Amino acid sequence: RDPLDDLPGPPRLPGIGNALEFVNVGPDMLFNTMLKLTSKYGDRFVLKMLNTRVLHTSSPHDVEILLSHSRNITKSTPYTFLESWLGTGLLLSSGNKWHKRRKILTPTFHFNILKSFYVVMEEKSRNLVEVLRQTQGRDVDLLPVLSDFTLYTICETAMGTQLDMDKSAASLEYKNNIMKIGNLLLSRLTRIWLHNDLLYKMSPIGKQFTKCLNIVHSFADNVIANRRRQKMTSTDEVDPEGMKKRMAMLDLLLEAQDKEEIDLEGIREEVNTFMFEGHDTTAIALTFCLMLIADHEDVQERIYEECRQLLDKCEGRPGMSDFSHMRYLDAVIKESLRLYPSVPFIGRRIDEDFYIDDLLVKKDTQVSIHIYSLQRREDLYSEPQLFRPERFLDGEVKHQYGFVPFSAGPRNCIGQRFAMLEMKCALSAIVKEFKLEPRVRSWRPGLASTMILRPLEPVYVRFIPRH
Ligand code: HEM
Repeated sequence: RDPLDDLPGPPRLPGIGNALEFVNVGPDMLFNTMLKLTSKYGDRFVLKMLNTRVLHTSSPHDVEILLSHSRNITKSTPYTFLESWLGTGLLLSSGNKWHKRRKILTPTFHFNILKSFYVVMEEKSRNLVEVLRQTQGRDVDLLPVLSDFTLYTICETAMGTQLDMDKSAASLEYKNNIMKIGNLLLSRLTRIWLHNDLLYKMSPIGKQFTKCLNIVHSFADNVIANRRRQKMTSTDEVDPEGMKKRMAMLDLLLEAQDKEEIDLEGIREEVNTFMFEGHDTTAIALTFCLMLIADHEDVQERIYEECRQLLDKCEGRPGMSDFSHMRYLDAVIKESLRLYPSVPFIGRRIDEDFYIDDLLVKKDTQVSIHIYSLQRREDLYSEPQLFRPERFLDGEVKHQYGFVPFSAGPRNCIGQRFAMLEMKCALSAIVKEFKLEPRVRSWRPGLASTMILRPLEPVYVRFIPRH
């Protein structure tokens, strides 16, 4: 008998457990069903899918034990849908492979390298401000504009490729297909019959996915080959086009290849992994953050004042380390990630029996950590549904595992510092130039979750130039 069977959860049918409840459930219904189950059964409940038990938890205590465990680091089943795209790169790998890759990639986010990434972020933020200026105070659908911004930023920092400047057909095709892949993955996740690999491959969605994948993979392969050629022919700090050379993550991977720490297939996996993880998550986070800032004039003015003071201090050109003085902006981003964590659920497969206090969780159980519900707990946050950045300044946030938008423990987000810097860079550039207005005050979109939290309707904000 499995001790998880004593935990609360909806009634099960013999043999199939709760599987039928999720047939044909779309991403919006799935998200809301999970919230309802949490409010009905509490912060620990169990669903049984055929033979597999899935322990769902939004308890900070459970989350601490699960995320700080050094060996139970394998991802759960839904992640496997990403494998044909990302291979077993850092996000999806486990065991020794994951340890080795994490060791190679961690220095990529070292302060000095982040500094050269910051140059890119600054430039892309300036371009973003120009795009917003051209909208002349009209309603802007945030997500597509911000997805472009984060895609261009990650493409240049990860691959050293300027997707926004490169107007070639191949580059446009790459951008469009990255966007399409996201949508096709979403369609698969929500159609349970397409979870079967064979049925999926034969379906129109599966065929389209393979086509997109070939385009994206061959673009990434070309970039890798070009960068390798460039590296072999140029030894100085200036590339053949005469531009000041910027260190890309790919350069560090190529160096690791020279030391035989990673092979070409490995580089490809990581480039694709970072292109995915490094763009969608941040675009969604910026969308919700701008929505909240636009809706809270007082917050907006406080950020503006903080930006102005900083700009006075550094004569108009803030460097990377100046952002550490923007404590209020930092609190605003955190509060927005608390309410709208880009990754609302994290999944794990338990590799070896282990205990949460006296509860035995057996090998092969799957675990789903509900970050969204955890971060809105009434016992952790006063009036948890309210947007109140001050709570990150006045010591209200106490439980280390009550706020985990970037996960925590050994498998936390490797791009956390990158993402925070990119968001601060973009938000300060925007608030400095514009007053933000919501299309409808106090409006909030419905939410859905695929692997990533999504607004069900477009989020519109108006950008009114301050000068
Ligand atoms: C606001 C933006 C972001 C949020 C909220 C976020 C959140 C997360 C979370 C929750 C995880 C853990 C996923 C899991 O355990 O299944 C994760 C992992 C990861 N993130 Fe991020 N992320 C963000 C931005 C980025 C960026 C910009 C990059 C790359 C530059 C990145 C690269 C990764 C990678 C490679 C992993 C896998 C790490 C590993 O398993 O060792 N993320 N992220």
